[in-house]
Amino acid sequence: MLTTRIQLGVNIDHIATLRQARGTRYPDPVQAALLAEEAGADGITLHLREDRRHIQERDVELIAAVLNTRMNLEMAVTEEMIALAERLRPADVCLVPEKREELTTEGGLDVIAGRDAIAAACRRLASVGCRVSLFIDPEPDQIAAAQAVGAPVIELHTGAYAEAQGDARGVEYARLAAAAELASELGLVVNAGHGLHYHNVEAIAAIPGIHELNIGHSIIARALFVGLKEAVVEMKRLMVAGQEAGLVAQLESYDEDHDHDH
Ligand SMILES: CC(=O)[C@@H](O)[C@H](O)COP(=O)(O)O
Ligand SMILES: NCC(=O)COP(=O)(O)O
Repeated sequence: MLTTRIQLGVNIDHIATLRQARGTRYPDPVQAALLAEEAGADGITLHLREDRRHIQERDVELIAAVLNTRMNLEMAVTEEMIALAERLRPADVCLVPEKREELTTEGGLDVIAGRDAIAAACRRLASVGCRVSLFIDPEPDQIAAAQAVGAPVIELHTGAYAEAQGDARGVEYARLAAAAELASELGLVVNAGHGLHYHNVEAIAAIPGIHELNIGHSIIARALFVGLKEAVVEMKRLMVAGQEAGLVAQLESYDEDHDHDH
């Protein structure tokens, strides 16, 4: 079993949310990106929303210029955003659905309905060296469509899992695990994110095949009390512990299956 260590993409959107609340120059997401990297983030995620409610174009440009790791730019499938990504060429572009009235990203991208536009965006972005990820719900049809449009990566939307209570949480977890398995079988790199926090992340990190988690709101919130570096370190520690627990469980179930064979 060959597994690489799970990666953490720290989403710094909500540093910008705080800045925009007062129209000040602080706190600066550029400073946050560099601190998160120093603390062990494997990449920096930021979402340039069309309504510019948090991240601004200036943030994307400056962070692209100073980052030592990878930028994962989340954006809608629009001509304006594709042209920006073609100019700045972030290592990763994650295509997401957007609604101006939503509080946060409510669901995954409908790759089936938007097939032609998404396929064209994937081609354009790949031609300038960006690795394209599609932010989708854990649905088999959407995963198959993601592969069909030529995206090498998917990010499974974990919002429904994060919000679910009681038995529903187990149902959402099983959907994510099944989706990760199917996508891995299809040769896609499988990331996940949205709504993950210090109390629900370990189980997600334990899912076989999960390559990277993108986490923002909970890390920035925790940073208020322990500082950004400590908040990143703590999150990464939980993710690695979760991945290790998942690997042990996989080995145990492999051994059990083979004991039955003898
Ligand atoms: C696509 C996604 O999940 C992230 O962009 C996250 O939603 C943070 O940004 P918002 O809080 O603006 O949705
Ligand atoms: N794509 C998910 C992401 O970047 C972070 O989402 P959240 O942790 O802020 O909910």
